[in-house]
Amino acid sequence: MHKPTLAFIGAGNMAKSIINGLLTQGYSPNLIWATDTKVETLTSLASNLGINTSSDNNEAVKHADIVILAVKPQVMSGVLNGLSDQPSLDKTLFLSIAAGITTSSIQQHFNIELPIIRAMPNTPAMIGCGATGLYANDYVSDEQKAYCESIFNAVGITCWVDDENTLDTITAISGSGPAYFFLFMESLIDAAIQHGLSPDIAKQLVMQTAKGAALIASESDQEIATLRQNVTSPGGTTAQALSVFEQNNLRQLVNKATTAAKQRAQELNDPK
Ligand SMILES: NC(=O)C1=CN([C@@H]2O[C@H](COP(=O)(O)OP(=O)(O)OC[C@H]3O[C@@H](n4cnc5c(N)ncnc54)[C@H](OP(=O)(O)O)[C@@H]3O)[C@@H](O)[C@H]2O)C=CC1
Ligand SMILES: O=C(O)[C@@H]1CCC=N1
Repeated sequence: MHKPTLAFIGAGNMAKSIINGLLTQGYSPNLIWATDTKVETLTSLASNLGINTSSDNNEAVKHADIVILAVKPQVMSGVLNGLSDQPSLDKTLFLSIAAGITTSSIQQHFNIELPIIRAMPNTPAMIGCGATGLYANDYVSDEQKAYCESIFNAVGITCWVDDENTLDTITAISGSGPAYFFLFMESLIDAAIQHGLSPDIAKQLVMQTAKGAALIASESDQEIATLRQNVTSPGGTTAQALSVFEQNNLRQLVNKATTAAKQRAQELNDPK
């Protein structure tokens, strides 16, 4: 495949994260289109990133080999209805990053069988540190799969799943996951401030600690539980803090939160 032209439908947080990641990796801005409802977003993308923009989704789709559906799930149906009359979609690959929306929900807006990939990326794609789950329907060619994988590999790691439902789990783990870690960091900064540290020092220490812990966990051969135990001196301070987390069922709470996110993904595909 020649290097494909990409059209991002919806240029919000996630689309911008991927676009920034791609440009940093050397993807040509000429090969990227983005649409949005907000003129100021489009003006700023065109002037700051040099990509092509339009407020007309059909205009961007006309130029695209790959249409990346990056609008909120709640508006997806309207967006797809607006694209369904577009001629010559037979060569177009649709790639949706919307939480919950299934490939068959997308397909039902069109008269021809379309190759559709569902991806669940996350915002660290912005700095090349993304994690993306991918699922392809039966009409996607190996070449198209390889291409989409390369888009997300350019901004982080990828994994394919065979069962589309697994993407809802991935949504609840790595799609939403950055927000869980941010909440924990916010909580630790708040605690540090309540215990007398200045906001500046609290933030610096918490950021460096989070970064250090993530780096050790991803680079070490040891189990994460072992790394935790290495910090936890018997009879020491960490043991006291961890026992408060365990007594208050942190693990169970995280599992409950994951279930809630997954359920929401399913509801987004099937609004009552
Ligand atoms: N944020 C994240 O971390 C992740 C998000 N996702 C998925 O990515 C998708 C986008 O999420 P996110 O970027 O956070 O959302 P945003 O609201 O930031 O971005 C969506 C953009 O699409 C615009 N839009 C709305 N209607 C249309 C339309 N008809 N045509 C073109 N553009 C339109 C919105 O404009 P307006 O604001 O005016 O409505 C908005 O700028 C969602 O489906 C979400 O599930 C997936 C993984 C992670
Ligand atoms: O909150 C959401 O619905 C989207 C999907 C994963 C992250 N953000």
